[in-house]
Amino acid sequence: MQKDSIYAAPLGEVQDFRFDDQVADVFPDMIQRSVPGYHTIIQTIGKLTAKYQQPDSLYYDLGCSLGAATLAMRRNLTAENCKIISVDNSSAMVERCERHLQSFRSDVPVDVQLADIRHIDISNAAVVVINFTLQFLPKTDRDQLIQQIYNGLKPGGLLILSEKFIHSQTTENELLIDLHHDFKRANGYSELEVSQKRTALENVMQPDTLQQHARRLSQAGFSQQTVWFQCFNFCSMLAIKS
Ligand SMILES: Nc1ncnc2c1ncn2[C@@H]1O[C@H](C[S@+](CC[C@H]([NH3+])C(=O)[O-])CC(=O)[O-])[C@@H](O)[C@H]1O
Ligand SMILES: O=C(O)C(=O)Cc1ccccc1
Repeated sequence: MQKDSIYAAPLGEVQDFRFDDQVADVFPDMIQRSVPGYHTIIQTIGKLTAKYQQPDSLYYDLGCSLGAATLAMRRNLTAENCKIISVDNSSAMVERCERHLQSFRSDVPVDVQLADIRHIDISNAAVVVINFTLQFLPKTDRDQLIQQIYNGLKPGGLLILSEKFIHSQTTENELLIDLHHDFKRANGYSELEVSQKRTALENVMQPDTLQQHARRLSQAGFSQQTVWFQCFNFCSMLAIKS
Protein backbone atom coordinates (compact mmCIF):
# COMPACT_ATOMS: atom_id res chain seq x y z
CA MET A 1 0.00 0.00 0.00
CA GLN A 2 1.36 3.42 -1.00
CA LYS A 3 1.81 5.81 1.93
CA ASP A 4 0.00 9.15 1.92
CA SER A 5 2.59 11.94 2.15
CA ILE A 6 0.65 14.49 0.05
CA TYR A 7 0.72 17.18 2.77
CA ALA A 8 4.06 16.20 4.37
CA ALA A 9 6.18 19.00 2.86
CA PRO A 10 5.26 22.67 3.29
CA LEU A 11 3.16 23.85 0.33
CA GLY A 12 3.41 27.54 -0.56
CA GLU A 13 -0.28 27.71 -1.26
CA VAL A 14 -2.57 24.82 -0.28
CA GLN A 15 -4.91 24.03 -3.18
CA ASP A 16 -8.49 22.81 -2.67
CA PHE A 17 -8.64 19.03 -2.09
CA ARG A 18 -9.43 16.99 -5.24
CA PHE A 19 -9.88 13.28 -5.91
CA ASP A 20 -7.15 13.17 -8.58
CA ASP A 21 -4.51 10.54 -9.49
CA GLN A 22 -2.24 11.59 -6.64
CA VAL A 23 -5.02 11.06 -4.06
CA ALA A 24 -6.35 7.87 -5.70
CA ASP A 25 -2.86 6.30 -5.55
CA VAL A 26 -2.62 6.67 -1.76
CA PHE A 27 -6.35 6.53 -0.93
CA PRO A 28 -6.48 3.26 1.06
CA ASP A 29 -3.70 4.50 3.37
CA MET A 30 -5.19 8.01 3.57
CA ILE A 31 -8.70 6.92 4.51
CA GLN A 32 -7.58 4.28 6.99
CA ARG A 33 -5.31 6.74 8.84
CA SER A 34 -7.83 9.62 8.65
CA VAL A 35 -11.28 8.16 9.34
CA PRO A 36 -11.82 6.61 12.78
CA GLY A 37 -13.70 3.33 12.48
CA TYR A 38 -13.41 3.09 8.69
CA HIS A 39 -12.72 -0.66 8.73
CA THR A 40 -15.60 -1.32 11.15
CA ILE A 41 -17.96 0.72 8.97
CA ILE A 42 -16.97 -1.17 5.80
CA GLN A 43 -17.37 -4.54 7.56
CA THR A 44 -20.78 -3.51 8.93
CA ILE A 45 -21.94 -2.35 5.47
CA GLY A 46 -21.35 -5.99 4.47
CA LYS A 47 -23.32 -7.35 7.43
CA LEU A 48 -26.22 -4.91 6.90
CA THR A 49 -26.34 -5.78 3.19
CA ALA A 50 -26.64 -9.47 4.08
CA LYS A 51 -29.59 -8.65 6.39
CA TYR A 52 -31.45 -6.25 4.07
CA GLN A 53 -30.90 -7.95 0.73
CA GLN A 54 -33.93 -8.67 -1.45
CA PRO A 55 -33.99 -10.70 -4.67
CA ASP A 56 -34.34 -8.96 -8.07
CA SER A 57 -32.93 -5.70 -6.68
CA LEU A 58 -30.25 -3.09 -7.18
CA TYR A 59 -27.56 -2.10 -4.65
CA TYR A 60 -25.94 1.32 -4.91
CA ASP A 61 -22.54 2.57 -3.73
CA LEU A 62 -22.63 6.36 -4.22
CA GLY A 63 -19.16 7.96 -4.22
CA CYS A 64 -17.53 4.53 -4.40
CA SER A 65 -13.85 5.65 -4.65
CA LEU A 66 -11.87 2.40 -4.95
CA GLY A 67 -14.90 0.23 -4.19
CA ALA A 68 -14.31 -0.81 -0.57
CA ALA A 69 -18.04 -0.70 0.27
CA THR A 70 -18.92 -2.30 -3.08
CA LEU A 71 -16.64 -5.24 -2.26
CA ALA A 72 -18.17 -5.59 1.21
CA MET A 73 -21.66 -5.64 -0.32
CA ARG A 74 -20.66 -8.05 -3.09
CA ARG A 75 -19.14 -10.54 -0.63
CA ASN A 76 -22.39 -10.63 1.35
CA LEU A 77 -25.01 -10.83 -1.41
CA THR A 78 -26.62 -14.25 -1.81
CA ALA A 79 -30.12 -13.33 -3.07
CA GLU A 80 -31.09 -14.10 -6.69
CA ASN A 81 -30.72 -11.53 -9.47
CA CYS A 82 -28.87 -8.75 -7.66
CA LYS A 83 -26.69 -6.10 -9.24
CA ILE A 84 -24.46 -3.43 -7.68
CA ILE A 85 -24.20 0.04 -9.23
CA SER A 86 -21.09 1.90 -8.07
CA VAL A 87 -20.78 5.56 -9.00
CA ASP A 88 -18.01 8.14 -8.70
CA ASN A 89 -17.30 11.33 -10.64
CA SER A 90 -13.50 11.01 -10.34
CA SER A 91 -12.01 9.20 -13.35
CA ALA A 92 -8.87 8.46 -11.29
CA MET A 93 -11.04 6.59 -8.76
CA VAL A 94 -13.29 4.83 -11.30
CA GLU A 95 -10.33 3.45 -13.32
CA ARG A 96 -8.70 2.00 -10.20
CA CYS A 97 -12.04 0.79 -8.82
CA GLU A 98 -12.74 -1.28 -11.94
CA ARG A 99 -9.28 -2.88 -11.78
CA HIS A 100 -9.59 -3.54 -8.04
CA LEU A 101 -12.99 -5.26 -8.41
CA GLN A 102 -11.71 -7.44 -11.25
CA SER A 103 -8.99 -8.83 -8.99
CA PHE A 104 -11.57 -10.66 -6.85
CA ARG A 105 -13.87 -13.38 -8.13
CA SER A 106 -17.65 -13.07 -7.71
CA ASP A 107 -20.89 -13.97 -9.50
CA VAL A 108 -22.58 -10.71 -8.51
CA PRO A 109 -22.41 -8.18 -11.37
CA VAL A 110 -21.09 -4.68 -10.66
CA ASP A 111 -21.68 -1.72 -12.96
CA VAL A 112 -19.04 0.96 -12.22
CA GLN A 113 -20.18 4.32 -13.58
CA LEU A 114 -18.23 7.55 -14.02
CA ALA A 115 -21.04 9.98 -13.16
CA ASP A 116 -22.26 12.64 -10.77
CA ILE A 117 -24.44 10.98 -8.11
CA ARG A 118 -26.85 13.93 -8.39
CA HIS A 119 -27.68 12.94 -11.97
CA ILE A 120 -28.15 9.18 -11.90
CA ASP A 121 -31.36 7.17 -11.82
CA ILE A 122 -31.94 5.39 -8.51
CA SER A 123 -34.66 2.75 -8.63
CA ASN A 124 -35.58 -0.74 -7.44
CA ALA A 125 -32.98 -0.45 -4.66
CA ALA A 126 -32.74 -2.78 -1.65
CA VAL A 127 -29.64 -1.07 -0.15
CA VAL A 128 -28.07 2.33 -0.88
CA VAL A 129 -24.67 3.18 0.61
CA ILE A 130 -23.31 6.73 0.65
CA ASN A 131 -20.11 6.42 2.67
CA PHE A 132 -18.44 9.79 3.38
CA THR A 133 -19.65 11.41 0.14
CA LEU A 134 -22.75 13.54 0.89
CA GLN A 135 -20.39 15.92 2.76
CA PHE A 136 -18.71 16.84 -0.56
CA LEU A 137 -21.95 17.99 -2.24
CA PRO A 138 -23.04 21.65 -2.03
CA LYS A 139 -25.36 21.94 0.98
CA THR A 140 -28.21 23.03 -1.28
CA ASP A 141 -28.10 19.70 -3.19
CA ARG A 142 -28.20 17.34 -0.21
CA ASP A 143 -31.97 17.30 0.49
CA GLN A 144 -32.77 16.42 -3.09
CA LEU A 145 -30.27 13.55 -3.27
CA ILE A 146 -31.61 11.99 -0.03
CA GLN A 147 -35.14 12.37 -1.47
CA GLN A 148 -34.07 10.63 -4.70
CA ILE A 149 -32.57 7.80 -2.64
CA TYR A 150 -35.79 7.45 -0.61
CA ASN A 151 -37.89 7.42 -3.79
CA GLY A 152 -35.61 4.81 -5.38
CA LEU A 153 -35.69 2.39 -2.44
CA LYS A 154 -38.13 -0.53 -2.34
CA PRO A 155 -40.32 -0.99 0.74
CA GLY A 156 -38.07 -2.41 3.48
CA GLY A 157 -35.06 -0.83 1.76
CA LEU A 158 -32.03 0.42 3.69
CA LEU A 159 -29.90 3.56 3.42
CA ILE A 160 -26.45 3.61 5.06
CA LEU A 161 -25.12 7.18 5.33
CA SER A 162 -21.67 7.83 6.83
CA GLU A 163 -20.41 11.37 7.40
CA LYS A 164 -17.98 13.62 9.21
CA PHE A 165 -20.21 15.95 11.24
CA ILE A 166 -20.00 19.16 13.24
CA HIS A 167 -21.39 19.45 16.75
CA SER A 168 -23.91 22.26 17.19
CA GLN A 169 -22.22 23.36 20.46
CA THR A 170 -18.81 25.08 20.14
CA THR A 171 -17.09 23.39 23.12
CA GLU A 172 -18.15 19.87 22.12
CA ASN A 173 -17.31 20.58 18.46
CA GLU A 174 -13.78 21.74 19.30
CA LEU A 175 -13.24 18.74 21.58
CA LEU A 176 -14.32 16.22 18.92
CA ILE A 177 -12.12 17.92 16.29
CA ASP A 178 -9.14 17.87 18.71
CA LEU A 179 -9.67 14.16 19.39
CA HIS A 180 -9.78 13.50 15.63
CA HIS A 181 -6.52 15.41 15.13
CA ASP A 182 -4.94 13.37 17.97
CA PHE A 183 -6.12 10.23 16.14
CA LYS A 184 -4.41 11.41 12.94
CA ARG A 185 -1.16 12.22 14.78
CA ALA A 186 -1.28 8.79 16.47
CA ASN A 187 -1.52 7.36 12.93
CA GLY A 188 1.71 9.08 11.90
CA TYR A 189 0.52 12.38 10.42
CA SER A 190 2.57 15.42 11.47
CA GLU A 191 1.12 18.68 12.76
CA LEU A 192 1.86 20.20 9.32
CA GLU A 193 0.07 17.39 7.47
CA VAL A 194 -3.00 17.74 9.70
CA SER A 195 -3.05 21.50 9.26
CA GLN A 196 -2.47 21.61 5.47
CA LYS A 197 -5.11 18.91 4.85
CA ARG A 198 -7.55 20.86 7.01
CA THR A 199 -6.97 23.93 4.82
CA ALA A 200 -7.36 21.87 1.62
CA LEU A 201 -10.73 20.53 2.81
CA GLU A 202 -12.12 23.85 4.07
CA ASN A 203 -13.89 24.87 0.84
CA VAL A 204 -14.79 21.43 -0.48
CA MET A 205 -16.14 19.56 2.54
CA GLN A 206 -18.74 21.25 4.69
CA PRO A 207 -20.20 18.81 7.22
CA ASP A 208 -23.72 19.09 8.66
CA THR A 209 -24.79 18.52 12.26
CA LEU A 210 -26.38 15.23 13.36
CA GLN A 211 -29.64 17.15 13.80
CA GLN A 212 -29.53 18.34 10.16
CA HIS A 213 -28.99 14.76 8.99
CA ALA A 214 -31.84 13.43 11.14
CA ARG A 215 -34.22 16.14 9.91
CA ARG A 216 -33.27 15.52 6.27
CA LEU A 217 -33.88 11.78 6.58
CA SER A 218 -37.30 12.28 8.26
CA GLN A 219 -38.35 14.91 5.74
CA ALA A 220 -37.50 12.57 2.89
CA GLY A 221 -39.91 10.03 4.41
CA PHE A 222 -37.71 7.58 6.33
CA SER A 223 -39.82 6.29 9.21
CA GLN A 224 -36.95 4.67 11.11
CA GLN A 225 -33.38 5.91 11.57
CA THR A 226 -30.49 5.65 14.01
CA VAL A 227 -26.85 6.54 14.37
CA TRP A 228 -25.28 3.07 14.62
CA PHE A 229 -21.62 4.21 14.78
CA GLN A 230 -19.87 7.27 16.17
CA CYS A 231 -16.23 7.94 16.93
CA PHE A 232 -15.26 11.58 17.57
CA ASN A 233 -16.79 13.69 14.74
CA PHE A 234 -17.39 10.74 12.41
CA CYS A 235 -20.61 8.77 12.29
CA SER A 236 -22.63 6.31 10.31
CA MET A 237 -26.43 6.35 10.21
CA LEU A 238 -28.96 3.93 8.88
CA ALA A 239 -32.48 4.67 7.71
CA ILE A 240 -35.22 2.28 6.66
CA LYS A 241 -38.11 2.87 4.25
CA SER A 242 -41.21 1.13 5.57
N1 LIG B 1 -21.01 14.64 -6.98
C1 LIG B 1 -20.32 13.50 -6.91
N2 LIG B 1 -20.67 12.44 -7.69
C2 LIG B 1 -19.99 11.29 -7.62
N3 LIG B 1 -18.94 11.08 -6.79
C3 LIG B 1 -18.55 12.11 -6.01
C4 LIG B 1 -19.22 13.36 -6.03
N4 LIG B 1 -18.60 14.19 -5.15
C5 LIG B 1 -17.59 13.48 -4.60
N5 LIG B 1 -17.55 12.23 -5.12
C6 LIG B 1 -16.63 11.14 -4.79
O1 LIG B 1 -16.90 10.74 -3.47
C7 LIG B 1 -15.77 10.08 -2.95
C8 LIG B 1 -15.60 10.48 -1.50
S1 LIG B 1 -14.58 9.38 -0.57
C9 LIG B 1 -15.65 7.98 -0.44
C10 LIG B 1 -15.07 6.76 0.21
C11 LIG B 1 -15.72 5.47 -0.23
N6 LIG B 1 -17.19 5.55 -0.25
C12 LIG B 1 -15.28 4.33 0.66
O2 LIG B 1 -16.10 3.85 1.42
O3 LIG B 1 -14.10 3.96 0.55
C13 LIG B 1 -14.65 10.00 1.06
C14 LIG B 1 -13.47 10.72 1.53
O4 LIG B 1 -12.46 10.74 0.84
O5 LIG B 1 -13.58 11.31 2.67
C15 LIG B 1 -14.59 10.44 -3.84
O6 LIG B 1 -14.12 9.30 -4.53
C16 LIG B 1 -15.16 11.48 -4.80
O7 LIG B 1 -14.62 11.43 -6.10
O1 LIG C 1 -8.52 13.65 6.69
C1 LIG C 1 -9.44 14.23 7.22
O2 LIG C 1 -9.24 15.16 8.01
C2 LIG C 1 -10.84 13.88 6.96
O3 LIG C 1 -11.68 14.58 7.37
C3 LIG C 1 -11.21 12.62 6.25
C4 LIG C 1 -10.90 12.53 4.81
C5 LIG C 1 -10.35 11.35 4.35
C6 LIG C 1 -10.01 11.21 3.01
C7 LIG C 1 -10.25 12.26 2.13
C8 LIG C 1 -10.84 13.44 2.58
C9 LIG C 1 -11.17 13.56 3.93
